[in-house]
Amino acid sequence: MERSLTMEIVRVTEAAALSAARWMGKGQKNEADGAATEAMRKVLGTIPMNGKVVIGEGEMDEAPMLYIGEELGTGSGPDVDIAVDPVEGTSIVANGSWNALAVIAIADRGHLLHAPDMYMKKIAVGPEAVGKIDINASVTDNLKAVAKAKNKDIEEVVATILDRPRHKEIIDEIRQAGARIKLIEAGDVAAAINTAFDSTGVDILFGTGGAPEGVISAVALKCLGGEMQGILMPEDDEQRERCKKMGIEDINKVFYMDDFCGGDDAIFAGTGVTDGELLKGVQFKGGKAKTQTMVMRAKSGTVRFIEGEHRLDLKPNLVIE
Ligand SMILES: O=P(O)(O)OC[C@H]1O[C@](O)(COP(=O)(O)O)[C@@H](O)[C@@H]1O
Repeated sequence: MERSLTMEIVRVTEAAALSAARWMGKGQKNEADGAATEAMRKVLGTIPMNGKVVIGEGEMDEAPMLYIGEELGTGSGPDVDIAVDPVEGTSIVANGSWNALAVIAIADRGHLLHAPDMYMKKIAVGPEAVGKIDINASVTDNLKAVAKAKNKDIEEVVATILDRPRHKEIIDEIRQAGARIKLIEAGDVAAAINTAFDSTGVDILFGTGGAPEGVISAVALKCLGGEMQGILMPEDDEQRERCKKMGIEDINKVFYMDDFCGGDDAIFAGTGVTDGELLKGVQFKGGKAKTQTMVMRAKSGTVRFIEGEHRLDLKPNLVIE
């Protein structure tokens, strides 16, 4: 992939975040998602690539924009797979709470897992604990392994997990083991990324969330030198059938980093919609807006934090060609 794509895609998540942030706290998650989707698609159309959406807003018959299989880009440039989530954490935006992001992940064509829209059990850590976790081991064993890898006492380890009744057992076991917990309302992509930064105070992600979000998280962690593992959690016969059609015979198959994203290259960008541990959300003032974006590339391992200041009168449609 061209190196220049790294900077190009910042415009994509910035536009989505700027659009979604208008809806912060308004209790209308679909409107936030719709505005971000439209903006993201518009800007994607200006990027020099032959992009194909593999993770997007849904199947063609249910999503008019950014549907799976949609081809995007100017048509001149590399053939790439695109995974997008214009608003990762729509309910977060609706509530005006923490860690909603606009995110995109890009890899060479054929290199991203076409994850079905169903739940996935996940475990994720930052670089220091790579190779030490095992999704099939107990929560306690994983906490011990992370503590050892990070030279911490288990009481100093912080696990993050979606606050859901389905996670009661995991939460009980984390507490039993003596580790601490950061429960999150939504947004496990931000939570997975946070495990790679000491400043966030989070060491490991546990729990079940969306499989598409799992792929996007894995690309981010690939760029950061972290690790994620996942197991699909189909909930009914129809979902089990979808797994079979994807060629997944063993429903307990563990997806490792190379399964989520093959090859040595991938790019990830995420712009804060609402405030989070790593990125501030969009701030509007006097016809201007400020954004914070993280953009990174697996091949070079470069991680950049980019502040944008946007003159909204000069880009009413959020697209500068
Ligand atoms: O809310 P559920 O059903 O537990 O699903 C969790 C998944 O939803 C998310 O919180 C995203 O929510 P949105 O669909 O509202 O953007 C993901 O981060 C997470 O993987």
